[in-house]
Formats: sequence, C-alpha cells, structure tokens
Amino acid sequence: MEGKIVKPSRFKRVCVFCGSSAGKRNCYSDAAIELAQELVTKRLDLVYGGGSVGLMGLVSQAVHRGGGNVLGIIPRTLMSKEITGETVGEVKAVADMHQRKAEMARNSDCFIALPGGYGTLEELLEVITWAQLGIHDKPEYVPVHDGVIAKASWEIEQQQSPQQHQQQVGFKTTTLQTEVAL
Ligand SMILES: C/C(=C\CNc1ncnc2c1ncn2[C@@H]1O[C@H](COP(=O)(O)O)[C@@H](O)[C@H]1O)CO
Repeated sequence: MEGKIVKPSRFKRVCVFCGSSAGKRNCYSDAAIELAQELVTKRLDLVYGGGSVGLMGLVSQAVHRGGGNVLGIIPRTLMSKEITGETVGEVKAVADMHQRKAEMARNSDCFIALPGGYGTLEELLEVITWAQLGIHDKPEYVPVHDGVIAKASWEIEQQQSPQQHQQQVGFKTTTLQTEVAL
C-alpha cells in the first residue's frame, strides 16, 4: 500500500505449508491470498512445496504476481500430480519427500501452516517435533481460521508440550495481518 510504513520483518524467507486443494471453504483461499499479500508487502521470500494446485498454487502465484521471490521444492515423482500448467519462480526438484522437507526447512527462517489436508498436517508436525528435539529453533505459526481446529487446543487438552516450546510456537487468533508476527 502506497505511503504506508511497513515494519521490517526479522525474517527473510518464510516457509508456507498448505493444501494441495482449495478445501471446502472460501475463507481458506482468502487466507492464502491474504498471506501472500503480506509476504509481498514485507518483501519476504516464499518457500513452499512447489505445486501449482490448490492453495499451494494460489499463494505462490499471488506472491509471484506481487513481485516476490518464490522457491518451490518438489519431489520429481510428485511433479505430474502437483504441477499442472505453468509454475512460478524457481522450482527445485528433489529426490523424495524427506529431502523436500529438509530443503524447505533449510531454506526458511520460519514456518506458517495455512489450511490443508493430511500432507500439510504432517509437514507442520514434523517441524514442530524437530523444534521440540532442538533440531531447529525457527518459529512455527498456525493462523486460526473459521472452522480450523487450532493446534493450541490439542496441546492444551493433552498438556504434553513442554512449557518452553508452547511459548516458542505462535498461536494466532485473528487476522493474519494483525497477528502473524512476520
Ligand atoms: C515422508 C513421507 C510421507 C509422509 N507424508 C508426507 N510428508 C510430507 N509432505 C506430504 C506428505 N503427504 C503429503 N505431503 C505434501 O503436503 C502437501 C499438502 O498436502 P495436503 O494433503 O493437500 O495437505 C502436498 O504438497 C503433499 O505432497 C514419504 O516417505
């Protein structure tokens, strides 16, 4: 937005996990676009799973359209499934899912999970458990959308997560712009 003072971010590269489909509710797509716009405004690079389908496609195309840098990391075997048509930005082909997640983590300063399916959940849980084990200390954010169960609820109910880690993970309850501490 012209004339608006943008607070510089402490991050440079943001890894976004999100669905390979658009999901059942329009608010998921809205959230993807909203996050993409925030990345562009704050001049943050997007690191994501490299697909052109679903929310992955929406967020990457919106960042690219806004002039932001996009790095997609995708296993060769998934390319025919998750890429339809043109890709945007740089696409890095890797050998398998493990390498994809490792590369996504290595190339990012923090993680954000948008709505998604089991794939998104798996990716998010992996980086959370890596943080718990001290493998990285990069923050994870889970913006809460209408109808999406917050990870916070699981942790609060189970009371199994170490206090220190609960503080490290950011739980966001309102809009991305006001709450995601990018
Ligand atoms: C590590 C392996 C299997 C564990 N499963 C996954 N790990 C990582 N990423 C995955 C897995 N399954 C799907 N994905 C990707 O998540 C993205 C979003 O999927 P969603 O289901 O639509 O949320 C998508 O790019 C999937 O490829 C194998 O050994």
